[in-house]
Amino acid sequence: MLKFEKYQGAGNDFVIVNERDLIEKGIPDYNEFAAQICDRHYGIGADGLIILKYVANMPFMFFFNSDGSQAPMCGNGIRCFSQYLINNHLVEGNEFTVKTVDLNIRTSYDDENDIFTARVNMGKPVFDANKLINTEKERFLKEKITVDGKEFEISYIFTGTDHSVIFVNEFDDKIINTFGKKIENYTELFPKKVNVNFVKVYDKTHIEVITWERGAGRTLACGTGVTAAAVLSRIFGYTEYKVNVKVWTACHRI
Ligand SMILES: N[C@@H](CCC[C@H](N)C(=O)O)C(=O)O
Repeated sequence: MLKFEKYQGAGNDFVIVNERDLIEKGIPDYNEFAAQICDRHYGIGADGLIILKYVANMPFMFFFNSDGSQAPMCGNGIRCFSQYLINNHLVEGNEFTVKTVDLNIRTSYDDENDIFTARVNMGKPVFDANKLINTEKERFLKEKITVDGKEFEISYIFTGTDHSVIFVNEFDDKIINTFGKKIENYTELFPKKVNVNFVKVYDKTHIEVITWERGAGRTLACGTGVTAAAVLSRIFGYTEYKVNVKVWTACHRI
C-alpha cells in the first residue's frame, strides 16, 4: 500500500505523496506514475500529482500534470501542499518557505474559523517573450494569431509557468474546449505548449477566468492562470491593482 493524500484548492485537485514512500515502493518513473494515479477512471483521479521532496533542507513541491508532464509551478497546488505540510507537522509556525523549480515561495496561512486560507507570494511576472516562446518580440501582448482558421487576440506571460491569456466578451464552451486544446498544442509559437486562460472582465475589481491547462485540460481553477489574468487586466487598464477573480465555484483575491 502506498500512502497518499488528496486535496483541492478552488476545485483544482491533487494527489500528494512523499517521495520517501515512492522510493520505498520502488517507483522510479514519476511521469508514468502521475499519469496512472491522476486517471479519473483507473486511478485515484486528479488534475495533478505533487511529490514532497527535500532540497537544501526545505520542502520542495515536485509537480506533475495529469498527463504525466512536469510543470515548474502550480498556484493552487502550492496552497494544497502548504496545508499538507501543516497537517503532517512538517513545518512550524504559520509562515514558511516552499521551494519550487525556479522559486522559493513564501506561504502564510490562517486557519481561523476552521477554514484554511493560504496567502502565496507568486513572485514577479515575466514578460520576456523572445526568451520564452518562439517570437522575436520582447513582449507578446495583444497579438493576433490564427489557429485552424480562427483568429485570437492573445498575450503571453510567465507567472511561475507559461500562460496565454485571451480576453472575451462572453464565454463560449465550444470555443474553450476546442481551441483551448488547439492553442495549448500550438507549438510553432509555444514550443513547451502553454496554459490557455479565457478572461471576462466585469468591472474594475471583478473578472472571471476559465483555464484550459497544459497537460490537464479544462480544470475548475488555476492559480498561476488567475494571476496571469489579473496582472494583464491591470496592465491593459481594465482593472485596479487589487482584483477578485471568479473561477468555477470560488474566488481568488490577487
Ligand atoms: N493548476 C496549476 C497549474 C499547473 C501546471 C500547469 N498545468 C502547467 O503545465 O504549467 C495552478 O493552479 O497554477
